[in-house]
Formats: sequence, structure tokens, C-alpha cells
Amino acid sequence: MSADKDDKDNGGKPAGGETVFVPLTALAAEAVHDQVRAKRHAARIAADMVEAGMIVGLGTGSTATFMVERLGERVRQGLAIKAIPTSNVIGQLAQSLGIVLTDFATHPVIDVAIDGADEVERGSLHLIKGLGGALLREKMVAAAAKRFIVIVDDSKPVATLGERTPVPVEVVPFGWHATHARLEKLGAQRITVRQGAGGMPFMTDNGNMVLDCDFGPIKDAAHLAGLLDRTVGVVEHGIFPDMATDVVVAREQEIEQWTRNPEPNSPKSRVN
Ligand SMILES: O=C(CO)[C@H](O)[C@H](O)COP(=O)(O)O
Repeated sequence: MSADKDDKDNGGKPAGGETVFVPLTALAAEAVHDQVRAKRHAARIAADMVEAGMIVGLGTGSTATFMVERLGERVRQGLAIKAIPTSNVIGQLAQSLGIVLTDFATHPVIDVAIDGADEVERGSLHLIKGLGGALLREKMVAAAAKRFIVIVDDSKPVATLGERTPVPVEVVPFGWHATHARLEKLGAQRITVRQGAGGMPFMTDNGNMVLDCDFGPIKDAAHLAGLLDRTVGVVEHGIFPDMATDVVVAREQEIEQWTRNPEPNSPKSRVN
């Protein structure tokens, strides 16, 4: 139903009092705009924490892309860093911006990794990651980092992990139906094969498939992560328990920083 002139003169309600559904396009666009600004804000704050001489892990996704762009600006201004990217696309972007890439053979320890997330559990700082499909390299880079800064807009924090987001699970294509059955036995209520271009299954940079597993709210993330770690056919999964050292949550104007150390899980708020 659309609102005609009389409806508008009547506060959006037709003469009969029936509710009119006004198209939300403008409002939705505004919300998306706010979210983009928030992501850019969080990204900038984290990129500005990087210091000269550091080895930096570059995450994947839209928020991480803003962070890499900001690092590129800083490199153009003279910041000397080397980076390990978590995906081919981010590696290409970083190189195009003049950021020097390195690898684990040369630098097995990363000073700081900066990445987005799909969910951040308030308090524990456990994460779900991988809706962008880069979870394996993201976890390897985060695991090698002394400090792992997660950058999100305020749509990402949740009370319980799994509230809104399925757990992406990277599986070997060989025998994936058997892996699918094992994941169902672990309690996945709904499993979706991630789709790529042309109706084909999505393939990660490592040549694997992704099964998005809806476990519902996850009471014990570390326990489920352990079960997934031991599931044959699973290469990696998107539960990152106890890995984030810092989380930067951005709204349009306000920033919250949650830090695991020195006071574990204590939210520190400041307004920028
Ligand atoms: O885990 C990821 C990619 O594998 C991303 O960090 C996650 O999906 C968040 O993406 P965005 O910053 O675009 O919201």
C-alpha cells in the first residue's frame, strides 16, 4: 500500500485510520550511512594505534578495508611497517597503497593484528568471524599476534554469541556431506552451504567450502570451539574464543574500547 497526498496530510494515516506502510528506503539508507561512518571511525582509531617498525596483521571485510586504507595514508606520510594480510583481496589492496607485505617465514610473530568481526560477546570478548570467508587466515594471523584489536560498529556486540550470526565453518570439499552430518550431530540446527558466483559453492582463498552453521545462542563458546576443532573434515571455524585483546566499538560520535588487559573485560568508555 502506498501513501497518497491525503495520507501525508493526515500524519501518514489514511482517512479511515488504517496504518500506512511508508517505504523505508530513505531511513534504511541513513542507517547504512551511519553504520559505514561508524566502521570508518573504529578503523581509523585502530590504524592510528600502529607504530613505526611494527609487523601488522591486516584483517578482511569492509571495516578492515577502511583500516587498511587509513594505514595506506599513514604509510604515504612516512610510517614504516610491514604487513601480513588475511586474504588475497586485502593483500592486493595493501600493496596498491604502498604497504610492504611480509610472511610468517620471515616474521612468525605479529605485533598487532586488526580485524572486524560479525559478533562480539559483551564481557567475554569471544567473537564470531568469517562471514567474509577469510576465517582461517584471520585466525592464524590473530593467533600469531601479541595484540589483536577488533573493530566493529555497534550492530556487532551481543549478549550471547550465536544470537544473530551462524558460525562459519571452513571444510574440505572432499567428503563434505560427511562433515555436514558431523556438524548436525554437534547441534547445528540449520546448515547452509555458502554460495559463490554463478550458483557454485563459495571457495575460500585456501580452496575450501564454507558451511554456515546456526547453533542458536552458544552458552559455552570455548566448549563448542573445542568440539569443532576435533571434527574431521573441518579445517577451521569462526569461533574466536579468548583471542581479542581489545575491541573498538564505534557509533557515529561515540567510541567504546573494551580491553582484556590489565583488567579483563572491563569496558572503558570515552567520547571522541
Ligand atoms: O570475519 C570477517 C571476514 O572473514 C570480517 O571481519 C567480518 O565478516 C566483519 O566484516 P565487516 O567489517 O564487513 O562487517
